[in-house]
Amino acid sequence: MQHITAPAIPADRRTLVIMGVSGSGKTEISQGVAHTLGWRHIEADQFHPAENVERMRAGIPLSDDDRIHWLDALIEAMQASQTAGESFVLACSALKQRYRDRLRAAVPGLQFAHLDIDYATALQRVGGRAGHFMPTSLVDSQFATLESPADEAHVLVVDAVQPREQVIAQVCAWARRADTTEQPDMAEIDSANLAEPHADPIYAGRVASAFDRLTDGLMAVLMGFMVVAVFGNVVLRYAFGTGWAGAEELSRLAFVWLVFVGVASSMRRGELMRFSMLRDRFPLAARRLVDSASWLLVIAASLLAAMGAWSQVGYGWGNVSTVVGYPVVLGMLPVLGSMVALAVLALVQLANVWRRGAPISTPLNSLD
Ligand SMILES: Nc1ncnc2c1ncn2[C@@H]1O[C@H](COP(=O)(O)OP(=O)(O)OP(=O)(O)O)[C@@H](O)[C@H]1O
Ligand SMILES: O=C(O)[C@H](O)[C@@H](O)[C@H](O)[C@H](O)CO
Repeated sequence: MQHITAPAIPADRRTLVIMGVSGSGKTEISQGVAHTLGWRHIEADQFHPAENVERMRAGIPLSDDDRIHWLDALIEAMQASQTAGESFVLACSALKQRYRDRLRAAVPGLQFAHLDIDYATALQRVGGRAGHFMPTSLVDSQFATLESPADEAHVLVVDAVQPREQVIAQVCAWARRADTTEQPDMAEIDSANLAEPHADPIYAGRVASAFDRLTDGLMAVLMGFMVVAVFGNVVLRYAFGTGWAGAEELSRLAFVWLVFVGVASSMRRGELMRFSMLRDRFPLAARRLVDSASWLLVIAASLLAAMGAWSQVGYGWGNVSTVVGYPVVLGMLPVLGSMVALAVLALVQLANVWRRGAPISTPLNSLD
């Protein structure tokens, strides 16, 4: 696939509000977008005065008066972020046009991505969420208050019933669009990107593609072998009263390879699990320090595991497995290889942490 470097997003288009009714996914989607674009995340719910939260908890919809101070507090937060030279994504209901206009007046060029959702889905999502102050009884009023922003300037309307990763990819593609009037052609968004929830690939380009092809191919072969070996052995045993003694030993070996090749592959794609709830609330400089410390720890842990694997290689050298007789060292090599790959990838990511502060045009944002 052709390697295209995404152009830098112009400075006047690096402010975005993710809006919509309760349950449309503002919090989650905005976090994913902020993470992907490397922008600050601001959560409007954290700016509601206690009385507003108590009202909503009690099932009383907010009035315009209730929302005015909240909107002004959001304006302050957005302007503070801009003064600090940050780009930001704000998760905010912004249900009425006049609320949006108030925000726009304070932050010229402010963009809005409306997470469009139907009533039944919103109700189901709000009802299915534990420990949140927003009761399902308020979903009606959210829809009654909502004024669609579809005809306003710098607005994207996105179908928020789609899977999260798709919604995030569409919002990011729109944020990165070349022309402010242009709506992205959703069909053109790389399906490989859509398959990666909150994915933030560690590096991209030709080496990455070769690495992906190698690891994907290896995993497919290993998986195929395991299926044939295990399933074939079961059939042989139960249908013909015979079996292949080596099947269990070899499929166990294939499993070890599969796990460690999979870890390296997921790490490259940025798909490994991470907890960023606290980290996302820090200012940019603190986030960089936390990220750097995390990646240094990952490097240290990977090298430690690689050293362990290396001593196992020494131990297994010259030994063979009991049934098939393959060199035992074959079981240690994927661990060693995978841990070295993890350490290298973490080192690249450590460098990325400091490169990401630059305009969003680094190779990390390229579309493969
Ligand atoms: N695209 C999606 N597909 C499935 N579930 C989703 C999707 N987006 C969000 N959710 C889930 O729906 C619930 C509501 O999401 P979230 O809290 O992000 O919405 P919200 O718009 O911020 O709501 P509120 O305004 O009430 O805080 C959560 O449980 C979340 O995991
Ligand atoms: O404008 C509003 O009515 C509020 O902002 C609500 O949308 C809630 O804050 C949110 O839904 C709860 O998380």
